[in-house]
Amino acid sequence: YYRDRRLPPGPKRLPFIGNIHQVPQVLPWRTFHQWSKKYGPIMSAQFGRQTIILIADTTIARDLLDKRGSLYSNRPKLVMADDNLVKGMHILLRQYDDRFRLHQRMEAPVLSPRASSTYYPIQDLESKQLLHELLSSNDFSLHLERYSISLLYSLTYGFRVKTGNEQDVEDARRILHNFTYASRVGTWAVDAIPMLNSLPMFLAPWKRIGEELFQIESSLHMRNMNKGLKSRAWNWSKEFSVSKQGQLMPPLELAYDLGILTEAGLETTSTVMKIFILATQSYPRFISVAQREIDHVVGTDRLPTLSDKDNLPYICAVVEETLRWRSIVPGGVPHAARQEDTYMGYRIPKDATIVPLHWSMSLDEHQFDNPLEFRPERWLAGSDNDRFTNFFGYGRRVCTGRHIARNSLFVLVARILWGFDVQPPIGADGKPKTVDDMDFGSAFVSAPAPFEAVFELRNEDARRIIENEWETTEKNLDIIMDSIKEEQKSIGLDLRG
Ligand code: HEM
Repeated sequence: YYRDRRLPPGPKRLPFIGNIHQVPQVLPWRTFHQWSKKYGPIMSAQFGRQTIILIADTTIARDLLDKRGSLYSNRPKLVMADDNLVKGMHILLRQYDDRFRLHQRMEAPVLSPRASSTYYPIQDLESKQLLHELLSSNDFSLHLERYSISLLYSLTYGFRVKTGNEQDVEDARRILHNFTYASRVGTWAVDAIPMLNSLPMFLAPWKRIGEELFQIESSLHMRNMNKGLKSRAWNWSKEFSVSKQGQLMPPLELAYDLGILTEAGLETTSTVMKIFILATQSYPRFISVAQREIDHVVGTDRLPTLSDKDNLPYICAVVEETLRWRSIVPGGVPHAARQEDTYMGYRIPKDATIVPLHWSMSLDEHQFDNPLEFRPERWLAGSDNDRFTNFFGYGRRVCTGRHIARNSLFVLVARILWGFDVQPPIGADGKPKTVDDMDFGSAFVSAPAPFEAVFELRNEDARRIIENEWETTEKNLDIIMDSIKEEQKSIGLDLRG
């Protein structure tokens, strides 16, 4: 079995399957990390016919995926997920072609840093609800998921998700699960042998599975978009449907674009926040440092807001450290090479899959002293360009929701620490329970295994302010969305809807 010696080094491969048998289904990024100790920061492997280039070093990832971004802006072909489940309509799986750029141009105006800052009134409302919920319930997972989905549903469709137990949340979870299921490497014969997908349905049972899942997802996205179009106030469904680009798309393609934006924002933001709560359990020392800063800058008689950001460097460092400490996509989001390339003397073939190993880069001992420790202070020592900071990906495929996401993370972290001490629960033996901070799932977005935490109010003033803020805040989304539209106009953004 021929191995191209110009490829980066990597483990020995078997005929036909290559290295597939060496990659576990459970936490595969930890195996890749072990490989990098042996083969170095750029490696190659073979999955069937697919050449995989694995990158465990920040500078190499930036050199290829950022600096040579145009060469590395495609995605690997996942036949089951792309052709059968989403029928080419998932932006994350699209190749970097004219159609992708059409979608990018349609989304860019509503996702720019300036537009993202105008969405703060929704983040303000939803985070006030979250604080209010934490007064009487420690079910932080539910409250964080509700926050994330309600923010995106408000922006995209003009309606809120008020309890987190609605059918919409269940549907969104199911769709994410289906996508992860269909994208699993090594599960579908058709991903290894794409030709199989031309078999008729009765000989290709996986196509029926794909078709069923497609029906569920497409009807949800269409239903939601139609609600958005009928909503009284401004929202992204309206904005996209009258845009020049949106007019060139059939309704289902438009509905998928909107639906994927909501999906992309749901699991990501809530998982990062669960990791933050996990850090409060494993490394509680940082809590009092953060609270001292908040008390000094904000005081105890009002909630922190987005405009406090520049004066709360420690809180910003807590956000960075949360993103680093446990990446939500530890196995990276793969890109693909659009052309053959040469780097450090190695050949990178056209169509090779390029995987930036976030797990290895975030936990690199050369970059981060004692990397398994949660220590926000490491981000205060001034800017160090060699450190891993690409939490939102690379080049032309960088996360388009990152400005909205960063604002959410800041407001949520600042407000939770302003109001609460996050404590471990007390076990049957009367001692605080400990949590295993390495116990994570193996899905594409890797979340911590369920754990408990207790949200103890810091003082009675905080209760009074949280209750008062929640009672008096504007909750009518139509009014909020119209005010966002006005704000966008006043800062000179070009609105169409
Ligand atoms: C803290 C939360 C989030 C994190 C850590 C995160 C991270 C990422 C990463 C690592 C990628 C892959 C980039 C690459 O391939 O190089 C990505 C892609 C993407 N993200 Fe996010 N994301 C977050 C929140 C959001 C939100 C709130 C939205 C929507 C408003 C969003 C929309 C997207 C989309 C549409 C893509 C696909 C881009 C493409 O393929 O060109 N993300 N995100």
